[in-house]
Amino acid sequence: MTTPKIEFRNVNLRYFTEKGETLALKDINFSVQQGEFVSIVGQSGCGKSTLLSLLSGLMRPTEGEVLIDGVPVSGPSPQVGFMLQQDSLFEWRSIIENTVLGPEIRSEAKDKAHRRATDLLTRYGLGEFLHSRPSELSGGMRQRAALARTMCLQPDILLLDEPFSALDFQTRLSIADEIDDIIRTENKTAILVTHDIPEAIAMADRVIVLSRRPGRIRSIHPISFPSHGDNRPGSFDAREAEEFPAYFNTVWEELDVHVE
Ligand SMILES: Nc1ncnc2c1ncn2[C@@H]1O[C@H](COP(=O)(O)OP(=O)(O)OP(=O)(O)O)[C@@H](O)[C@H]1O
Repeated sequence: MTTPKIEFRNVNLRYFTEKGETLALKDINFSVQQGEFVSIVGQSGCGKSTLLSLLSGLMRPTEGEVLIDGVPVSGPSPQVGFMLQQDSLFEWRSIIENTVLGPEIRSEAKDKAHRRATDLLTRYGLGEFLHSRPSELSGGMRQRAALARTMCLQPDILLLDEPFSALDFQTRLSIADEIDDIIRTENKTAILVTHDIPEAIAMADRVIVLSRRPGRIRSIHPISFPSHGDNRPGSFDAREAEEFPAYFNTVWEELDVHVE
């Protein structure tokens, strides 16, 4: 059996503050294979961001282990890239200067990083905006630039924490579709945290539903669209697939979002 790209083994995470202790995650067990796209959904406060922090090496589990390629995560790694709700592009740097920021910090050869950044930005439809400032770009273009900046560091795992939630609905749909396509074409392993159930289903190979705090794995749903044949539809077309409403209803019921 191949070693999973990512593995959570019996993970518990407690926060300790002066007000006491909070059990944020309990008995988390799952693994993700290389090239797989997994979405995580759950109510506010159920531990989704905590889970990503554990994977990124910013925090250690209180109990249990988080492994990447079979090795326990012991700190931040260049293997892991982030895409967040806020694109955090620096306004005083052009788009290409923003994109080469990571390689620059790592003291990588400048011309090599510039070639890679130019190639990425061109492929993401920003070839004409290399020397523009972030404020000259639309929200969707900025998110593509933010993805190019992350990809310029050549991570093989991408952690996406509500990356589209600052965008208007139509931009959100098309950017999600484009980014899904890029991640799959480049065979990255991706974990998406989102509150948006259709987005979680449309982009992922599996959807993990977390329970309310302490976050436990309530269920894991493999997602497939046999009505589209052997090829997985893009996230836009997935929303129209005949299998889609049943997935939505199942996840909605499990999320238990009803007002108490
Ligand atoms: N630094 C901290 N100190 C103490 N408690 C924390 C800390 N960070 C998070 N928590 C608590 O841990 C729980 C999980 O938080 P987390 O941010 O991971 O949830 P989330 O599912 O990402 O929430 P949201 O969907 O609202 O972003 C919450 O109840 C939160 O209050």
